Amino acid sequence: MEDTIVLYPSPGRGHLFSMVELGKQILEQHPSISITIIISAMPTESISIDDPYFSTLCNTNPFITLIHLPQVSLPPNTSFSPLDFVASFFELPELNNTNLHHTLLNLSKSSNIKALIIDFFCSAAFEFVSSRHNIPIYFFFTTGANGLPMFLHLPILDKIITKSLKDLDMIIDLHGMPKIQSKEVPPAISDRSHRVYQYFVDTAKLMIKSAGLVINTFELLERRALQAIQEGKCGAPDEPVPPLFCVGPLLTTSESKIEHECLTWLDSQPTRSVLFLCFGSMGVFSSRQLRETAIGLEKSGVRFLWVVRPPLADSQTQAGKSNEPCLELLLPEGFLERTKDRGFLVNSWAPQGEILNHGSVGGFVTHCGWNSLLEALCAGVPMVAWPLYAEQRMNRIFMVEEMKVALACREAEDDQFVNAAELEERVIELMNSKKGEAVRERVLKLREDAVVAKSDGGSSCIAMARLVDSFNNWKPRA
Ligand SMILES: O=c1ccn([C@@H]2O[C@H](COP(=O)(O)OP(=O)(O)O[C@H]3O[C@H](CO)[C@@H](O)[C@H](O)[C@H]3O)[C@@H](O)[C@H]2O)c(=O)[nH]1
Repeated sequence: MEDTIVLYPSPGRGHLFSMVELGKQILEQHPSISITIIISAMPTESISIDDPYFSTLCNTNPFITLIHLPQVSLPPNTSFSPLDFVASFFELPELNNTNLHHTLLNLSKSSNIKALIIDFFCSAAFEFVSSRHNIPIYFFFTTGANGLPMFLHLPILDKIITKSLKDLDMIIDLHGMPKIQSKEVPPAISDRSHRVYQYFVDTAKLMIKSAGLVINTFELLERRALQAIQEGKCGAPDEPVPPLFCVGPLLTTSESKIEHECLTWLDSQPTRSVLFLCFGSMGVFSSRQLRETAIGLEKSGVRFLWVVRPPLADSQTQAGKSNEPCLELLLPEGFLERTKDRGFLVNSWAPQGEILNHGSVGGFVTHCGWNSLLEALCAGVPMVAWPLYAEQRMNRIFMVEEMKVALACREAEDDQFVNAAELEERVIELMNSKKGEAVRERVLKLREDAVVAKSDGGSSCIAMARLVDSFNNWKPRA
């Protein structure tokens, strides 16, 4: 029977892509095994099952097999808040546990399952699978290690603080992390009254029991946090953290053969002159924020390539007609005409990896998603950090204060609105100042470190070999 490693990613693009990349790299290290990826669908998924991404993946990687779990549905909910949305990422895997169990049973008839690697959103699978299958289960942490001390500390914080972090004006000072104000903590762990909070606390407890934590990072990028965790300074003192495997950066490689028109436009722009703006797989602005962003960009005078998504209300009214946002209506009057010689707008989705690696791109305004950060670093592009949701405000602190690879864009306290003057100032600072140049130099240094980490004998390469060895050396329970 052939050996296989089973990956169980969360279906959002920001989680799925890096786990698929993990699978590809395990195969490189260990070509005699196969990779099985369990794909589940979200009701509001960001990537559909028939997306060409999946067929291309299988066509170009014959040792990767995809198994699609049946669609499961959550009970209809009258209100669906952003926190309910995050909670659904934990709840759907829970509903899929029986399907997952049967899938693993079937698979084990033809393959020897060496390990299961689950996204932290799929933590419901941990106890269900470990009580029924004798295989090691690893957690895949899709974001940086810098946030891990906070995550590991969560069960302790849960015991000693009875109020929600969002209602406390306190500084969180943990080993391995810069000091963080409670308001910078991800919303999903700030509100104890919402069920999603408990999912995170429970997941943190389960991660400790796992065979290891696979992290999409490299040692030199987040040395302080990794050292503190490895020295046992994070989490409960009597519960050692399992082995860490920092195998990153795991970057999504484009399989597309068609050149996007924005790349042709970039070909005609001067070296490092263009600012790229893109806000991840889910970032959507209000109409007001879209207009304000346009004003800031216009005033800054820089060249720009901007991925624009229609605000939610607009995309709903357009459903069934066209996916094209009506830019003339959304943006300030005359903006498109006035900036046509130095600006290019892309509707909803652009080939980010290729754009960042284009020589004409000199800066990146990012929502601080972890994959975007790694992609920019590896392309040597300095950033303006404009977080929107999830752990992104915490990432901004790491990017600006620890790594020094970004300038912070400041938003209004109450509604997170970023005004045009702030954007204009940060953009000019990034593209045309000594401060921006210092950030670029730091990014270039980390890019070199990333290359070294991934090359033969580098820290990520060694971590990948350790991970593969650990699959082979795992001892089943008696
Ligand atoms: O127009 C686009 C938009 C995005 N991407 C790609 O999509 C991915 C986006 O990933 P990421 O930057 O991590 O953002 P999110 O999609 O928002 O990712 C979620 O998952 C990340 C990893 O856990 C978290 O850091 C984020 O906060 C969370 O929102 C990257 O590979 C981008 O290159 C494109 O190719 N084109």
